[in-house]
Order: sequence, then C-alpha cells, then structure tokens
Amino acid sequence: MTEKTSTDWGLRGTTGVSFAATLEFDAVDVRLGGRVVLDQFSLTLKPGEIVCLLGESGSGKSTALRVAAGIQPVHGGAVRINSQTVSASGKTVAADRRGIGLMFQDFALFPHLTVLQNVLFGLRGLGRDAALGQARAALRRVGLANREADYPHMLSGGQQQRLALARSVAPRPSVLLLDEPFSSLDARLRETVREETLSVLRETHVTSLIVTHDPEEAMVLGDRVALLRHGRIAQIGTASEIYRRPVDLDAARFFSPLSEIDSVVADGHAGTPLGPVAVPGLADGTPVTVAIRPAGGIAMSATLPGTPGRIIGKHDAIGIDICQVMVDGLDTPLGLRQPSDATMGVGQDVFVTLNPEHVLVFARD
Ligand SMILES: Nc1ncnc2c1ncn2[C@@H]1O[C@H](COP(=O)(O)OP(=O)(O)OP(=O)(O)O)[C@@H](O)[C@H]1O
Repeated sequence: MTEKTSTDWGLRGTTGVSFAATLEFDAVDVRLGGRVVLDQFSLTLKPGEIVCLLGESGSGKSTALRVAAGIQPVHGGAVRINSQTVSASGKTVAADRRGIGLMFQDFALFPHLTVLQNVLFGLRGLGRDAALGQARAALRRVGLANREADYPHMLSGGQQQRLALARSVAPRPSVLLLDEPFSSLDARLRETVREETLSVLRETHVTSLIVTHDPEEAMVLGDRVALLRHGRIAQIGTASEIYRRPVDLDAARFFSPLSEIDSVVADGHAGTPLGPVAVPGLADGTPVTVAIRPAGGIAMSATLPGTPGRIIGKHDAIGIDICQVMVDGLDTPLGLRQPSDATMGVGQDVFVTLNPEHVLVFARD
C-alpha cells in the first residue's frame, strides 16, 4: 500500500485540546531482576511540554515510561500528576485512572476491531454521540475518516501509526506517553509522520513524554531532551544546548561520531596536529580529549592553508561525502562530512583546517 505526503492528513489545528498536566518523577527508584534500573530518577514536565527521553539501549527509558503509565511499580520516590501522587513505594494508581494516553512502538491496535471501534474503545466513558463525534474528529485529523470501517491489517504501517495516534489523543488525555512511536516506519515516511504527529501534539497541548534512541528524532520533537544513562539523567536541556555543550565525552558521542585526539593543556591551549584549540578554564597540564565533529569541525581543500593529509576513504551519501582523511601526526583517520565534490577522490592529497567553533574539549580523568 502506498503512502502519500502530508496532504493525506486532516486540517491542522482541528485536534481537540487537552487540559495538560504537570508530570513529575521525584527521585524514583526501580529495581528489576536484582538490578537498579531507575536510580533516583527525577524529571518534571511542565503542562504542554514535550520532553524526549534519549539513551542507550538498557538505560531505563521504557521503564520510566512504564512507571509514568502505572504499569511498573516503583520501589522508592514518587510520581505525581498535577501534584497528585500516582506512584510511590507500595502505591500504584492504575493506568486507566491516571488520565494518560499511551502510544507504543507496535501501536497495540485491536486487530478484531474496526478503525472506528479502535478509537471508540478509549472513549467508553462518554455518551455514544459524544464518543462518536470525538472519534471521528480524531480520525479526520489524521486523514483516516474514509477508513473507519476497515480493520487495522488493511492499513499501511504509516496509517496504523496514525490510527494509534488518533486513538491516544481522542480521549484528550492530560499526559501522553509515546514509546519509540516511529521506529517501525521506514525512513522516508518517518519524517512526514513525525512532523504531523508533532503538530497534533502541539494542537492538543498535551504534556508528552517520548522515548527514543534516535538523537535526531529527540532534537526535532522535544522542547527539552533528557539524556538517560544507567537510570539517571546525565543531562537535560534544549536540543541545541545538549548538542553544543554536551556534559561529557559520552554525551557528545551520542549525538554524532567524533574524531578524538588526546592532548595536554599548555598555555591555555590543547595542541593538535591540526593546530591549537583554546581551552579557557582548564589548568596547564590537564590531560584532555579534543573531539571533532565530522560535519563542521574540520574542512579539507586541495590548496593551502591547512595541515597536509590524504583522503583514504570516501562514500557518497546522497549529496554528502563521508570521508576518512589521514593527517600527519595522527594514528587514526579523521572523519569528515561535506557537500559532495566529485573532484575529491581517494588517494588525493589535501589540506585540513580546524573550525574551533565545532570542536569540543573534555578533561580526561
Ligand atoms: N522485567 C524485567 N526483569 C529484569 N530486568 C529488566 C526487566 N525489564 C527491564 N529490565 C532491564 O532493565 C534495564 C532497562 O530496561 P529498559 O527497557 O527500561 O531500557 P531502555 O532504555 O528502554 O532500552 P531499549 O532502548 O533497548 O528499549 C535493561 O537492562 C533491562 O534488561
């Protein structure tokens, strides 16, 4: 089944508005199978805010979502929705009494119910007419108004995602929890669906916690991004704050591959074969790692100025050249991305320059 562009979706601005809530994790501890999975996990989402939880596999992202949903009990700390405690040690308010919506990776649609019945399922508390009105408005918004009598298996992957979205926002929850909502969609479709989903979340003004392991997705969707590591937040901020000022080398590595050069601070600079990098605030003698992003951190040219090097690998990635460049004085090649240039080939001698704006320096232990 083919999927078309965003024109498939209904009119923007037509999703019903939720009464967004504050969602607060306060020093939440969860232990599973003898392991600490959430460790004094604290995070507060303001009403209407979209926060993305980003982290390696096993860092505890899904567990945090299950805790918010009331599916996973906590062993310490508390979860509050609008200041009401919904989880604490020995207390778990059931999922259906929390005013939350859920949207999972596999969409969890009911296969034996029609598209319309899937959406109506979450609206059982309303009268028949009100429920039908709300369900049909949600289906219209996601462009499925003409599919209400079909069954989920008759929809494409992208359409199933839309149905899952319609079902989760139709009851106008005050908090929406989304676990890897786009991971089963192919890359081409993901961008449109992501953009439309974001627009629906904004329209409903629902407080949203989105789990993803994709940094780009987190940066596009989140008002704030929380980087989770071993069940704790390693860093939280806007996408641009975390990208520009990652808290440590691991956080920086999460957002892009890096070329890393070990150095020692002397005269306020970290020396590298590509030239010195200013490191204000670090004492002379401090061992550091200079981390260079492949896009923007370095540039190469066939002519001076720059440090001499040679292209030893090159892939063309639809308009972008991904190159490995060996430079005198370094044991490992530098990774470099720049707009494709057919005149630059493997084996070519080049000159490499550093752009300190896109270079990060971290003190080593
Ligand atoms: N029921 C369980 N019993 C024992 N260990 C569990 C259980 N559920 C999760 N874990 C462990 O808790 C850790 C965190 O799991 P969680 O699913 O929250 O991670 P995640 O960050 O969402 O990972 P992924 O991106 O792979 O989904 C993992 O090491 C996992 O193996």
